[in-house]
Amino acid sequence: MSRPALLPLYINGRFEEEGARFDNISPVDGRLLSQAVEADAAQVARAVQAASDALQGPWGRYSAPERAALLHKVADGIQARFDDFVAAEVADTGRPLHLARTLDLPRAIANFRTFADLAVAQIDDCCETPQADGGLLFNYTVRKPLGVVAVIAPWNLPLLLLTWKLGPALAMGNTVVCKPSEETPSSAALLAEVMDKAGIPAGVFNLVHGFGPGSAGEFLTRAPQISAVSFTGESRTGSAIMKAVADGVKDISFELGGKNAAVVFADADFDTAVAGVARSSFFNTGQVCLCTERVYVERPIFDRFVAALKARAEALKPGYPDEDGVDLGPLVSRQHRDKVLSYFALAREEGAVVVTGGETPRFGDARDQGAYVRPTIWTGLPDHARCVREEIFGPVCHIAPFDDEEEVLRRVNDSPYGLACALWTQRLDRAHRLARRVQVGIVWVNAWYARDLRTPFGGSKLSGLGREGGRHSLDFYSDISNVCVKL
Ligand SMILES: NC(=O)c1ccc[n+]([C@@H]2O[C@H](COP(=O)([O-])OP(=O)(O)OC[C@H]3O[C@@H](n4cnc5c(N)ncnc54)[C@H](O)[C@@H]3O)[C@@H](O)[C@H]2O)c1
Ligand SMILES: O=C/C=C/C=C(\O)C(=O)O
Repeated sequence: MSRPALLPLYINGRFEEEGARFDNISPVDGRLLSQAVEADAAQVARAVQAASDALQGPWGRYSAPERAALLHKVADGIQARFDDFVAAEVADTGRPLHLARTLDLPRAIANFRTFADLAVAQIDDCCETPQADGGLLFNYTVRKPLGVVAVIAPWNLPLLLLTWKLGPALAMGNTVVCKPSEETPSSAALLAEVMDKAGIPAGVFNLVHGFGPGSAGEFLTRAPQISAVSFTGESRTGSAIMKAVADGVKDISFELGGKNAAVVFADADFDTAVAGVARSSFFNTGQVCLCTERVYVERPIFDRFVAALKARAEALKPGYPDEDGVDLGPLVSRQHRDKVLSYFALAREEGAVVVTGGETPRFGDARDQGAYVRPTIWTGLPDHARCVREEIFGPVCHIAPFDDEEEVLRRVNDSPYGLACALWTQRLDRAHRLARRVQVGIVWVNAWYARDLRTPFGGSKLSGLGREGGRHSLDFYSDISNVCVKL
């Protein structure tokens, strides 16, 4: 049997294959796709040291336009290998080909181009301060790189979320050590090839593969030379990373878990709302932090809405990534599928009415070795049920009726999370009124997951710390100081 392809580390401008290896398994059919090198503590330390040294090298003297030109070259490199990146993302996640082609890749390219251009366009504050003695103070802002940034990404949108951090971090002159999820190492390995070919100076971009606790992830967050951690993943992982960096008082930017609500009022455009909630509940097989897992529908249309959403869910086609008309890929792994299936069982124990789904599909072929589940809808659970409060991160939602604004606002806000909310109503006065009172970082009105990269992105409560996007990213990835000159 031929040896599986090996995904190397990339440290100080060199690809490294030495080290322990871990398997990369297809969630479509369970076959071995490749192996990745698991970086040990020494390799992570060397990557961090290389990043620290690179700050003092040529990269430290690059201007914003020179960094931007290089990042556009990286974007060009991704574009030139578009199909390779699509293949890598689809292999690791099992998502439909059209999803990788229309979301993951265009966003990875946009993440580099947008922040390259924003960094060049960025202007900073200054002010004059008249003094009682007739003198004048002139204050101006100086923006420097933070230093070495640890970038740790999850598996649900592997390349999109890695580059969402890499773009601004590099545009602002930092150096980075990246650790993609152990579930989805392939597209990051390709990115290292593109970075290398684009001529990123050695040590500016470093890639280590591995796991979290006791592996590359933890070694990276505990490295003394890192200045900041930009992390996307589970809330409890965020808490662990906070502990790891607390003694060093490092900067952190966290995009964490969610238990997002959709609120559908009786006056909403019914078909648009049904389509929108179906998309927000089952997009990427429910594996997006912004996905809807709680649906509240105004009572007069509740029964009709449940029936319509059921029909939408049952019309979704699970299948191979390259199958015509496929809507749903598998979950990212059998392990994650077992977690989602445990909530399917819990829902029954908690007394849910299973409107549709709640089991795995039977294909009668290799896909039965994959990690597929059916899209699932529940009703009938109380708000305190675990399935209504805990993030499941699969193609599942619970629908409950409500009678008035104050009631639904209280119920939507009764969550330890605060990431996103979608409001479906044609009464925009009501939408604006509620949007200000929902305790989340991102509100969509008659839309979902429509993105402008200049807007603040992030969550409240257990859903995150800080905001990235637009100037928020430029600020996070900068060390800002004020200079005051007496004239
Ligand atoms: N808010 C957002 O924008 C957003 C986006 C995507 C995913 N998420 C969340 O991420 C979760 C799913 O992703 P996941 O399962 O990969 O999350 P995870 O927290 O298990 O892992 C995320 C990354 O952190 C690493 N990691 C784990 N423990 C670590 C530790 N102790 N120290 C350092 N690194 C560690 C992992 O190896 C992986 O690379 C869900 O909760 C989802 O809501 C949030
Ligand atoms: O799963 C979470 C998705 C996060 C998406 C973004 O950070 C983005 O679209 O910029």
